[in-house]
Amino acid sequence: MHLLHTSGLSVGYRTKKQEKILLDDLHLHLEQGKLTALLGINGTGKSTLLRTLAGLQPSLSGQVCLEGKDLAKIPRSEVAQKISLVLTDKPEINLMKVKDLVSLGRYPYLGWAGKLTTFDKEKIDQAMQITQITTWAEQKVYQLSDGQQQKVWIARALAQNTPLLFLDEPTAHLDVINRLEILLLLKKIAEQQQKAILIATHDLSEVLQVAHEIWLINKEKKLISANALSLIEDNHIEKNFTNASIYFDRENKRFKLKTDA
Ligand SMILES: Nc1ncnc2c1ncn2[C@@H]1O[C@H](COP(=O)(O)OP(=O)(O)OP(=O)(O)O)[C@@H](O)[C@H]1O
Repeated sequence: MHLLHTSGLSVGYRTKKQEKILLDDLHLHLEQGKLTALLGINGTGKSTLLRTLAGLQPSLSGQVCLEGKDLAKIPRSEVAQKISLVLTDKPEINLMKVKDLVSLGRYPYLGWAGKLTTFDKEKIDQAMQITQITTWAEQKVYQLSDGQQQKVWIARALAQNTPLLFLDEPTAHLDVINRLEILLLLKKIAEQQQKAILIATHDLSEVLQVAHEIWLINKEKKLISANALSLIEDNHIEKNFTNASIYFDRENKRFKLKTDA
């Protein structure tokens, strides 16, 4: 059984007057131990799909199933023990200490007294060790760089100890070294902790090298699910991400400028 799967899922927005379908007839699944990257140009519906898969917004039609059960029927408190999220809109927590922010990941498990147990503390320490942020534990979040802050958010999600982890643009605003570092960290976590990790991203070159599986939203607004090699061999990268002045260098999995030479 897949940790999460969709059948005939349509995502988008419904107002009283109209329905705006962004992606439809989605039959997707997420597996343990795999890092999946969701790619597509701006406005194609990546964040909307991520939010729908996490149950933060309703589907237009079709179903999301979490461990075989209809996600829409699972109480939020239970979903929080299965799916952790790192979204682009982050709450204002800059004055918090790093360790306190990571501790928020244990919120779905706190009893009526709201106290962290020994087990909670172990999970927090483990999450900080895996992401290598232990030395910043007592620092305020605002004192860290963007790349360091992103690791703190990943640690918070890890402390939540869920089988599924969704991240919206986890590498936005990071330089290439930090982008690869975060992607490799997520891949390692997926493999070593047997989690299913889904990221929405614009880092095409990087995820072609790192992700196990890619969900690519093409120009016809269809989602293609495949590994990097098949996407490249079947010309999906050229067809959807190149233009008159840019070509895709298959061998190095990189985009390059066409020169007149
Ligand atoms: N609350 C909303 N109500 C109606 N339409 C919305 C709403 N939120 C987003 N949209 C529209 O849905 C489309 C997809 O938005 P979404 O943020 O999912 O795209 P995206 O692929 O994540 O984009 P980006 O790469 O720029 O982050 C956009 O056209 C956007 O304007």
